[in-house]
Amino acid sequence: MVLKDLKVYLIGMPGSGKSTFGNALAQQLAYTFVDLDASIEEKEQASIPEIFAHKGEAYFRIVERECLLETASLEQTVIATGGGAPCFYNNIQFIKEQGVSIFLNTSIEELAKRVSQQQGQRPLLPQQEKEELMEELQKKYALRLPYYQQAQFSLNEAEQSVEAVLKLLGR
Ligand SMILES: Nc1ncnc2c1ncn2[C@@H]1O[C@H](COP(=O)(O)OP(=O)(O)OP(=O)(O)O)[C@@H](O)[C@H]1O
Ligand SMILES: O=C(O)C1=C[C@@H](O)[C@@H](O)[C@H](O)C1
Ligand SMILES: [Mg+2]
Repeated sequence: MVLKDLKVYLIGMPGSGKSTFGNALAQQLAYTFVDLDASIEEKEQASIPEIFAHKGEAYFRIVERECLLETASLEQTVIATGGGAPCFYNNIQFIKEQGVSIFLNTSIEELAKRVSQQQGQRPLLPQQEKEELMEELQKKYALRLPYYQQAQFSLNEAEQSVEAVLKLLGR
């Protein structure tokens, strides 16, 4: 595998660990780390909840798509995408063409635990009881799985180690 221009795209549900794992992986590879949600916030000079509240989801998805397309010019970068990013337009196709795609397939139970500790930061997952949150996550997961599953690699929680990914990348 030619590593010079390599990009690694991490996809998965909110709370699956894309930002945390992405940072650790980038550090090991001596790559740059880019968080697509942060790129959107910078471009719009507004937080994600503010963009959803003032401009709506359709607008957010357009900006998300623009920020994703801008990653084409990057090299040696690990990119954490937003939870919904691969599921709109033909974003998953673009991701697969541009680099190595990895689906962090974290369990719903673990997602619920993590997301409930970060209430208020996710406009599509409003504050709710654990049971309701699990149901909501389960529904979203079912709808999104056909997109996430198109990733080149899929890692469950036990497989989500930097060492395992370095092996997949032939390092
Ligand atoms: N392997 C892990 N074990 C335990 N907790 C973790 C792990 N990875 C991430 N977390 C915690 O779970 C929460 C969500 O992680 P993170 O922000 O990396 O997920 P994300 O996929 O980037 O979410 P988002 O879609 O909101 O950007 C954070 O509080 C983080 O500290
Ligand atoms: O799951 C989603 O659709 C989202 C996840 C976040 O990463 C943000 O991109 C935004 O809150 C939307
Ligand atoms: Mg993140």
